Amino acid sequence: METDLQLESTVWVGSKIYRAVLTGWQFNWTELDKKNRDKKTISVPVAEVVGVEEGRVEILPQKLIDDTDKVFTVFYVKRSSTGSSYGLLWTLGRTQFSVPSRVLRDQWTKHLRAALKTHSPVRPNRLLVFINPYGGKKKGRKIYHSLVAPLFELAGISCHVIVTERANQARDHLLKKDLTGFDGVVCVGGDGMFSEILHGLIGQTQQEAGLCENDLTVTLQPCPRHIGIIPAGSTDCVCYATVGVIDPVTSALHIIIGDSQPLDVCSVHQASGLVRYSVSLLGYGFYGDVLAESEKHRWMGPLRYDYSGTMMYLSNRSYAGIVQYLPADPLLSSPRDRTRCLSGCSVCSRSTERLFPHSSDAGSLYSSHYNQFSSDLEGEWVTVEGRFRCVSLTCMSSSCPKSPLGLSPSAHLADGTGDLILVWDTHPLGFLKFLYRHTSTEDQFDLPFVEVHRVKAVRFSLPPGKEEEEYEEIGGLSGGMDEEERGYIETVSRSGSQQHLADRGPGREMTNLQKTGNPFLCGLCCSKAPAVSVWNCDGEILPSIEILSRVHGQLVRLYARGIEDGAAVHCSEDIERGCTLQI
Ligand SMILES: Nc1ncnc2c1ncn2[C@@H]1O[C@H](COP(=O)(O)OP(=O)(O)OP(=O)(O)O)[C@@H](O)[C@H]1O
Ligand SMILES: CCCCCCCCCCCCC/C=C/[C@@H](O)[C@H](CO)NC(=O)CCCCC
Ligand SMILES: [Ca+2]
Repeated sequence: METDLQLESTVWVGSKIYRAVLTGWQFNWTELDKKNRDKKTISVPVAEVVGVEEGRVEILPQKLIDDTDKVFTVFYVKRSSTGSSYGLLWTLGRTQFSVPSRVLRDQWTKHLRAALKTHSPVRPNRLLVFINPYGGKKKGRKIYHSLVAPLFELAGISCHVIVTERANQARDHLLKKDLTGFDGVVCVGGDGMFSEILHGLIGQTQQEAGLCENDLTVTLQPCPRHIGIIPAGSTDCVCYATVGVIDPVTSALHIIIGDSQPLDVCSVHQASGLVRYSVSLLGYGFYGDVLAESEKHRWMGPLRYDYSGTMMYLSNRSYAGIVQYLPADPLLSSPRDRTRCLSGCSVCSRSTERLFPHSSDAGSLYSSHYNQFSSDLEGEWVTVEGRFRCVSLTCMSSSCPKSPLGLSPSAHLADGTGDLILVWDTHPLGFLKFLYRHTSTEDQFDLPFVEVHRVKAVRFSLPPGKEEEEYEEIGGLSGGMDEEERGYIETVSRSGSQQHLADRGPGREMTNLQKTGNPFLCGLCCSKAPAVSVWNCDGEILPSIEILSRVHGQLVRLYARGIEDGAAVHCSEDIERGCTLQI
């Protein structure tokens, strides 16, 4: 049977006989028993077909073609569980179909390809790919060429690949070069590489729209091009929080089928204008200190964060600050509601209608005439002042392998809000408990010294007088220092404020740390600690401490679909159970 996008015939898979049916949206094949009775059906949505090839073809681990003229091979998305409760691993499913004639084989390949064009029109045709050869374990190039490029080739996507030679090359390229003809931009690297693409694309879009990024009150234009992330970094938080797994093949398949996940972005401003954008973590105090410390140990690779986290925990710091925030509408959602933002999230879908009321979707906004000046900054600001272990703002859950539920497990990827987490100064064991809960399912906000607020904007400033202070008395544990050491400590400059006090100074031959060989003692021997921390903005240290940050709902879109709930989606293991399945 044949119509424009429909086809049905008998096929063989191995030695078994099947009835294959293409119905436009769906391609399925049902095993027939000897009496031609239906047994089990395997069903693949056309939107998840990756490619169709004549002959017996293999793609991964390497390409092999045997152009048998009565065989065609269909490649599609196949899901499997990761073993953890959320996030599904996608692999390349492959089935070789034999048919009685070459004519029928050609009909199948023609119809399947036509169905792909008609029912999966959002797929990218041309991509700009940036590879950071030094990200994470320095495997970016290998990951791309061995795992990703063959899949893009199979899917008929043409790629312009740039292996970066310096930091910020990708960002500068996007800001300066004409991107006409590219449907999306892919980065092979970690969160730092993603951040480059984010800055390049947001900047380029505002330039084209004639909007000033430095103006905090301006409604920024959403970026028309999608961003794809092939994870090859140290933390890969954005990938993990939007796909649910860190796996280059899974991410490549999301790109190929043209998945779309909008993402909120925070702009961070200081008095003179825009400083940076952030999606995963804008953190002052502990997370700022960990990042600053880790930069000194880049040679350790991904382990640098564990080392620096331990060091900074042991230095037991807290910082004075004034935090002001603009609460989001509490009727819409709450950071303590114990829900999770999963694929197809209804809170995010409703937000799309709220954020873009005059369009049926965010994608049709690019030439629109919505209000240039946002009302998002209107409302009652709340002010709190005190000493904090850390102040963090995140637009998404920021889950990552270290923290599978993330900094704020109920945060939403695309609801136009961020979660502000305030951890007040507390005793070391209390703070350890808070940190430890990030690694489990226990609620890290259910602690007396922790607050979380769903917000639209946040301002941070130092209490009067603190701007000038470099160090402050922390009292108590400093007994062992002589006058000479104190005098020296008081003269060190703020520029290196992340170093241990007793560990600094020109001409000092041996620091306390080196003398004792014990980093813990060094943390305890100081009578003074830095009065200010730094901001960690998605893994970059900000040049300013007093900042104002605002959430821009759904400013960019990723080739992703949010985290698929493993419990709700059939996995390929289920095939054995013999029912109708979506693979
Ligand atoms: N060719 C290059 N040489 C040096 N630095 C580069 C180069 N290309 C990109 N970078 C910079 O390297 C930084 C880190 O890269 P990336 O994010 O890929 O890896 P990572 O830091 O290991 O991972 P993560 O950000 O997930 O912790 C980025 O901020 C990027 O600007
Ligand atoms: C006792 C066990 C303690 C375990 C504590 C685990 C807490 C984990 C929270 C992780 C939050 C990650 C947020 C994402 C940050 C990224 O934008 C950024 C760039 O990659 N990474 C870092 O700054 C790296 C910062 C790393 C901070 C630890
Ligand atoms: Ca959000």
